[in-house]
Amino acid sequence: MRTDVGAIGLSTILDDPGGAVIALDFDGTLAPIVADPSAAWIDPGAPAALIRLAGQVNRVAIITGRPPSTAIALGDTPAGPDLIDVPNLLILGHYGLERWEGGEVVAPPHPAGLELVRNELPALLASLGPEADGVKIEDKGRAVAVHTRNCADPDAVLDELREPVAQLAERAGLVVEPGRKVLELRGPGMDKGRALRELLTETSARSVMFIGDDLGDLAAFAAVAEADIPGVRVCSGSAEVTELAENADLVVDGPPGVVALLETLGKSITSRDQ
Ligand SMILES: O=P(O)(O)OC[C@H]1O[C@H](O[C@H]2O[C@H](CO)[C@@H](O)[C@H](O)[C@H]2O)[C@H](O)[C@@H](O)[C@@H]1O
Repeated sequence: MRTDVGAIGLSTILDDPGGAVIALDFDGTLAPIVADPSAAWIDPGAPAALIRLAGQVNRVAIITGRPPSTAIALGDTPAGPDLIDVPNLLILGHYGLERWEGGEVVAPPHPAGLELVRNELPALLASLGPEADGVKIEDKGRAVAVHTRNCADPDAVLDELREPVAQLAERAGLVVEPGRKVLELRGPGMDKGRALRELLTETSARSVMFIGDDLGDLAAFAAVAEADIPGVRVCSGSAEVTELAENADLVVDGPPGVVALLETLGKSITSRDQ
């Protein structure tokens, strides 16, 4: 553990697991980053580790930019158990706008401005010329993501897109969520920080651990730091995003490191019970 506050957070979780909320991002945290967003399957060891923790802590939650249904679909593993098998699982999808619990989804209407984005985005991308070859539009229903990972120079194309995408988002009444080789146009008024704060209040949490890897997770890190309960900010480390590691109490080595941490946490809680 890199920080004293993180050490206090972890010991509080171990001493009083029934008061702990364990919240996690999906892509880059529970699932490895891959070229095709529709093939970002969960680490096969993650569901079993989460199942154990779900029986020990107050609440296990996934807070993700994905629609909850996509997280559930990508949460299938070759030999099971799967993400959907985690008891009492809560998924706050679309950065907290869609709440999934036991298969039921509660969400506001889709933002009207998305139609403008769907109409204008193809021409905007075409205007970039051949350097934009490989750009992929991911339509998530209530948000649209523009991915550059498969371009010859993903960072250059992302930089080229920032201003026109920001202008399009503004005209559509949307906000831009930047991430790993992606710019997402989505509805305003929610982020992972607000989603996590509301979850901590709802659960009367006495401690919290949040694990993430991308820029959108910084808001949740801030929520942990500002909460009046002990907390641990864990970064699923990568060479692509350094901002999160700079603000983390603990850095682990990508999704396999996250799964190892979850397993160790579950075993430690069990051994204290005996
Ligand atoms: O909040 P998250 O669960 O981290 O979701 C954020 C975005 O993740 C996905 O994109 C990222 O993962 C892809 C698959 O590994 C990768 O190809 C892409 O480059 C990454 O940005 C997802 O496709 C987005 O919709 C999410 O918003």
